[in-house]
Amino acid sequence: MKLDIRQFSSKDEGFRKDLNQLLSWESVSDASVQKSVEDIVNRVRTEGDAALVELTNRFDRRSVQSAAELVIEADELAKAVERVDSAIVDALKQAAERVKSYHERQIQPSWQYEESNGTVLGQQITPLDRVGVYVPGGKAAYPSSVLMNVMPAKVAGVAEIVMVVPTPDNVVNDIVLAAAHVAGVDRVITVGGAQAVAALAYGTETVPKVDKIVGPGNIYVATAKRMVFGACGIDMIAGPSEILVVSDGQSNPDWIAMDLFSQAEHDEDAQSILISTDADFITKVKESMERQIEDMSRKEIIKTSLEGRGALIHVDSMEEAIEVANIVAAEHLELSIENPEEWVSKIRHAGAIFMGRYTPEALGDYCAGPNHVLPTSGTARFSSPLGVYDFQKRSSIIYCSHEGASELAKIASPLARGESLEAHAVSAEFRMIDNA
Ligand SMILES: NC(=O)c1ccc[n+]([C@@H]2O[C@H](COP(=O)([O-])OP(=O)(O)OC[C@H]3O[C@@H](n4cnc5c(N)ncnc54)[C@H](O)[C@@H]3O)[C@@H](O)[C@H]2O)c1
Ligand SMILES: N[C@H](CO)Cc1c[nH]c[nH+]1
Ligand SMILES: [Zn+2]
Repeated sequence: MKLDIRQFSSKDEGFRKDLNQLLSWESVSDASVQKSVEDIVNRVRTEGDAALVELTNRFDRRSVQSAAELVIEADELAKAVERVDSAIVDALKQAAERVKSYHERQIQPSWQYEESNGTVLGQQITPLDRVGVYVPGGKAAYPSSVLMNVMPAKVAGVAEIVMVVPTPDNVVNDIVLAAAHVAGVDRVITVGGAQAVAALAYGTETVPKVDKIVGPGNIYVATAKRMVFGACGIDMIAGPSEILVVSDGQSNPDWIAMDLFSQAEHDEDAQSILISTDADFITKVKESMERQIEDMSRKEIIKTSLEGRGALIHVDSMEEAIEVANIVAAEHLELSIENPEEWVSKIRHAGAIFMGRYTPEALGDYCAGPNHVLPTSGTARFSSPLGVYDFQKRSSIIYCSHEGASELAKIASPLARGESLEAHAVSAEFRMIDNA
């Protein structure tokens, strides 16, 4: 199958402009999506379960009579494990263990220090009380996303985890439920889209209000998450998947072609880019893609994605490749090169960096250990992978000895008076040793 993928060379006139245009794609949060999400969120907020049931029946083509039918309790999740192929259950358990072990290294302890006058300052870390995990389920089921969202919450010590997942046409995916059991979810509610986000943010008779909603989803989910932020926390707005492969031309072209496919197959809007210092290698990868796509079950999605947002870029040097990679700030960056450790410190913006020829992004999606919920659309410039820190919050701790209070009041008092806030000044001055 011929693939009409954009090809650039850094020598081309207007290369930077073309590159910026390639990256300037924005999710279609158009007015109609915005309006319908607003209506859905408002309805769930005011009508509760009744709206949740009606919207779920409409958007997921179901026919439930009451919200109670949407709930799957923990004992039912355990039964799902028995219905799943034991090889898959084993793989889920191994993946969960690896993700847990990686995230345990992210735990941030509380800390404090004491000054010479006895004043103690510190930071106390507490887990969130109740979290809502959105697991996408409209077009495909994602058991791996259950693990990636739930394991860091468990490691952080979140007391209650409510998972939502749509079950279109009433089809429940047992692997998703088994993953929820393996990860330790307390309760699953089979709702999706903006109505699920609104139910978690505001609470209904059946869905408990949560402190934070995490997890990826389509444009309706992302728009709803933006809208409810403030009523509860959110992790990030994760858009369509992206992969950027930097190659020195020495890898197997078939492997690189498949790595590019691996993200293209997620979504028509996914982005796959190859940058190489070797023009002949780029040609070989393109030929391999045209050959291998014939055998792909999701070939139509792959083709649309590659022809819409894919690109093959020839650069003059590794320095230039790294410079372009930093502009792209991809969700996933593969350094398919001989000495990745020599270049990795020059990468300033990427959600996850996959080092060397034997580290395909797909291993990170399932089981390497790091999280697969990552910043997309260039947001790796300022945000990080989902992690334990997303499920913890910090409180400052301040204990003043009498002597310490006296010393601090000498600083605070003039500053308070400078702000014309007399009560602040006097409150501090009361604690001064001379005034006691
Ligand atoms: N970044 C990650 O880690 C990651 C992981 C897995 C999936 N994903 C992405 O998540 C997305 C999942 O999308 P999806 O659609 O398959 O599932 P989804 O669960 O996000 O959305 C399905 C829901 O969308 C709502 N919806 C659909 N059409 C609607 C309409 N016209 N009006 C109002 N609501 C409507 C319905 O309520 C439905 O339940 C994909 O883009 C996929 O690539 C990302
Ligand atoms: N690559 C996706 C995140 O960008 C996650 C995923 C789930 N399953 C397979 N892949
Ligand atoms: Zn993936």
